[in-house]
Amino acid sequence: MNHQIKKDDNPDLIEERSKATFDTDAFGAFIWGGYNNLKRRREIARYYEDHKELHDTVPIAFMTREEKLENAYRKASIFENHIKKACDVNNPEEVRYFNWLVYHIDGHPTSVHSIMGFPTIINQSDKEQQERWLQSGENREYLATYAQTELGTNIKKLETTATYDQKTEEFILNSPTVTSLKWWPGNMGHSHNVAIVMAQLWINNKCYGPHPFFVQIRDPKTHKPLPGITVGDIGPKFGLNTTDNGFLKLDHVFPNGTYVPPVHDKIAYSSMMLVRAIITPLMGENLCIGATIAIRYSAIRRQGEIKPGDGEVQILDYQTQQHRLFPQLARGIAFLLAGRNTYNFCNNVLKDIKNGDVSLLADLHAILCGLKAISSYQAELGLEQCRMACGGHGYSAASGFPLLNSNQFNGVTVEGDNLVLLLQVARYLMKRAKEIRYEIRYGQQPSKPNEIYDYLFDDAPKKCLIDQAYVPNYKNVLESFEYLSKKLTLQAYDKLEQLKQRGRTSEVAWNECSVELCKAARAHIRTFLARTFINEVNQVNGLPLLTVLKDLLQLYLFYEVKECMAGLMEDGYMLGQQLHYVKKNIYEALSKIRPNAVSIVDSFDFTDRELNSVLGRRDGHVYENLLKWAQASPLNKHDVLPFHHKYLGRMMEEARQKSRL
Ligand SMILES: CC/C=C\C/C=C\C/C=C\C/C=C\C=C\C(=O)SCCNC(=O)CCNC(=O)[C@H](O)C(C)(C)COP(=O)(O)OP(=O)(O)OC[C@H]1O[C@@H](n2cnc3c(N)ncnc32)[C@H](O)[C@@H]1OP(=O)(O)O
Ligand SMILES: Cc1cc2nc3c(=O)[nH]c(=O)nc-3n(C[C@H](O)[C@H](O)[C@H](O)COP(=O)(O)OP(=O)(O)OC[C@H]3O[C@@H](n4cnc5c(N)ncnc54)[C@H](O)[C@@H]3O)c2cc1C
Repeated sequence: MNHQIKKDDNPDLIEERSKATFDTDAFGAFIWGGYNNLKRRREIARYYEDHKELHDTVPIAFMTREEKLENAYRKASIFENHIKKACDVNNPEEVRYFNWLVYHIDGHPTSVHSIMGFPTIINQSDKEQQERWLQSGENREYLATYAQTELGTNIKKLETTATYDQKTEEFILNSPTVTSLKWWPGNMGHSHNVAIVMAQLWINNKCYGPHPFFVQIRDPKTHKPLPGITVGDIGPKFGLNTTDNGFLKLDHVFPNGTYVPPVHDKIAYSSMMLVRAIITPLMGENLCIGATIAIRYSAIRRQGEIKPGDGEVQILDYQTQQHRLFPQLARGIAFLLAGRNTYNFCNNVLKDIKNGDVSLLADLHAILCGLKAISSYQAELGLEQCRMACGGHGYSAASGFPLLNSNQFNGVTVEGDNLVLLLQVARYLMKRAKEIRYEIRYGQQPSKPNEIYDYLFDDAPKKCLIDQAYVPNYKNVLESFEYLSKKLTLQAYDKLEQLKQRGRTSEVAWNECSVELCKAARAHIRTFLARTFINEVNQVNGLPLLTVLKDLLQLYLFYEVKECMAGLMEDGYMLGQQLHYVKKNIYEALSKIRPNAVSIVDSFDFTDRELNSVLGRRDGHVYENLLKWAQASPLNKHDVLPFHHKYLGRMMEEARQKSRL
């Protein structure tokens, strides 16, 4: 049953919704982690709808950059009054959802304090520092950005220095070169007044590597930059234009403090892990938003005929449209599920770290790097497919895609460039490969079992078992991913070792293998995503929901097999006939999903505010609202633009006069 049917909606959508074979609320509860979460989302969305002061005054596509910032500043100033009424402030998901409704996708002036600056203070300060900065940070008496990236960046080689002065017992922070300027930190340009500055710590002429420093950059009262600080906005960007990403030059600035060594030398990196953990489910959500817009629009848009004379069909009936859109839906769900799992894993590990236990840090780091890289890349490609699926209207800001996709672009870069992060996964895999080769040669056990990479140690001979069974066997597909991942991992490892034996240094050999290392990393993450999706679906009770989820899982798994078929076929593991079964499974899944497609996207329960799209409106009344949207454009305030006669009008008039001569 689809709970979103309303009698005044677009008739095509009513028809689609009436065909649902499952309960959309049950699907929504699966996606958002239970019925209670779904109910809370609705209550929070209702709160947002009822409080007009939290809304944008005009669509942000019609605002200048200054107007965007002022609009977001205005909302930030009243946000605290509302959040306590709308949410359980101790529930991060509720807080995140309310933030998302209020500020939407283009950033806002308190974001980096919330996701990076303040969490760094929570997780990386000692008791004395916490007493001083925790409550005030929570109250937003100050706002802290996270200033790590420099014009030239590689964390180990950061150029900003923090030199301990024994006499005054102070640290002196300095930007010694032009490339040491901090560049990019969010909200640093104008909004925040404190920066967590990552700088190389020097004590007694010895460098202790990058460490975070709490630096007041603007006067708490006047908000003017403090002496020695040069700070500003880096200018307009592809997206996130409501965020003032900034530059910062420090000229012998003296924050006070003491040096307490961390329990692990990478603890200083933990703030990045937290954001990487947030990014994966966010990528899932973005992709599901794009798919919702494109699928709803494809259900109301009629173009062309399939059976001549039968009238124009809904474009969603074209197999090509389904093949373009439904995999995005399936991938979006896979990222949401894997993202939720690893977010919980991340919080548990961060708690362990606080108690001095860093045993799972490397495992967590690798999986977060890989998921962030794969989800942001595939979401970017997928959203572009969704945009293209909407034809010309997809190119209009009214579709929501220009804002959604241009903000998505940052996903592949922020919190570490994707390729750099994939190489971190590969580094982890190479350690496992070394254990495998070592174990086989010397009969030793691997360091510690772990369900994320246990399959790498499974030595049983492998045969591809993908067949044409009517009910697809997901385990067989998962085994194919495991086979490929292990093969690519060992191939990369063996090549690395051969190059080293031929005299290459480790670093040069690494570079010469890096394309193959990234392939191994991708294969490992594909395996993780597939396993998580299968495990989650296996826990579902209730046949109608289970059936539709299995249709999506079938599409997900076989689509991913098709994506990596070259690797599976090159050594004869998968045969041509099996590839035929893979494609058959994909086409079957597309046609099983088709009648439920609108109800599946309805189940996400995205509000029109979240979709921010005339094409994706829940009621399907697209065309009349496209006209209203266009008429609201600032250009249409005047029948004749105020500067018309000064330029074009004069030009035409002069041309007319000339031709009369
Ligand atoms: C629509 C919106 C879409 C998406 C975005 C959503 C939200 C965000 C919106 C806006 C953005 C907001 C904020 C953005 C903030 C930032 O970008 S902050 C800056 C982030 N910068 C980076 O991420 C830099 C990436 N680089 C690195 O992390 C490191 O340089 C490195 C690549 C990991 C390498 O580390 P290092 O330089 O130290 O090199 P090595 O000495 O070789 O160390 C490697 C060993 O260290 C271990 N390691 C590395 N990191 C960690 C970690 N975090 N935890 C634990 N261990 C770690 C690694 O495993 C190696 O271990 P070893 O093999 O045992 O030696
Ligand atoms: C919207 C946005 C918000 C941001 N917010 C913040 C913030 O709040 N705080 C902050 O500190 N930073 C922030 N950043 C900076 C961001 O973290 C960096 O841009 C990111 O980590 C990539 O670093 P880079 O720009 O120096 O790219 P580079 O490291 O110069 O990478 C450029 C290219 O070189 C390749 N490359 C680099 N190193 C290697 C390697 N070792 N092996 C193989 N290839 C390599 C990369 O794959 C990439 O293709 C933000 C960036 C953006 C776009």
